[in-house]
Amino acid sequence: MLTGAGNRRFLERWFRDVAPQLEAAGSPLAFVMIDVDHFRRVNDVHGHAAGDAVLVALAQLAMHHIRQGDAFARLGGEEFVIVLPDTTPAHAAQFCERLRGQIEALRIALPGGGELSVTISQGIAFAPPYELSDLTARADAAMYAAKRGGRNRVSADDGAQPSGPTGA
Ligand SMILES: Nc1nc2c(ncn2[C@@H]2O[C@H](COP(=O)(O)OP(=O)(O)OP(=O)(O)O)[C@@H](O)[C@H]2O)c(=O)[nH]1
Repeated sequence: MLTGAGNRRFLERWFRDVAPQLEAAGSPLAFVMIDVDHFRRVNDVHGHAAGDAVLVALAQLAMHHIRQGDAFARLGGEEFVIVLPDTTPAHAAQFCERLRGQIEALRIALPGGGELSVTISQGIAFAPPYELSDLTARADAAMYAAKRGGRNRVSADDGAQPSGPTGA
């Protein structure tokens, strides 16, 4: 396991075992899709080991910032998910914006020496409904809107304005 994040099966189990109690309690949940910007370029320019170092650094930072009860998973490639139970859209936007800034500010040490910075694009979807495939599709669409909007930004599927370094 490269990054220490859970895998897709972990996320499926979480939605099967943990989510129903939250749903029954009427709790709002935010589902955040995270994708490293221009990751192919990192691999092409600096090598695959450097790409791996970026994924590990991103995962470490994310795991450090989530609360107990949140779920963190790597869906494959450079795509991660953070599930934030009991979280309103406003708080989710704050969380993602903070993560965005922290990743942008991170200097990642490369295995061959030197350091590198990356940015991430994030898409947020909200539950209810507590349905993993639906949340994944909506968060993915929001994440691609963040990519189209210029990357290094946060986009939500609730129609809120995307946020980014320029506040655009
Ligand atoms: N180092 C490393 N690279 C990986 C891993 N898994 C997937 N990749 C690479 O991740 C890259 C994904 O690139 P794309 O999704 O095409 O796009 P991108 O370059 O990230 O650009 P945007 O998403 O459009 O900002 C590919 O080059 C994959 O080879 C991994 O575990 N380690």
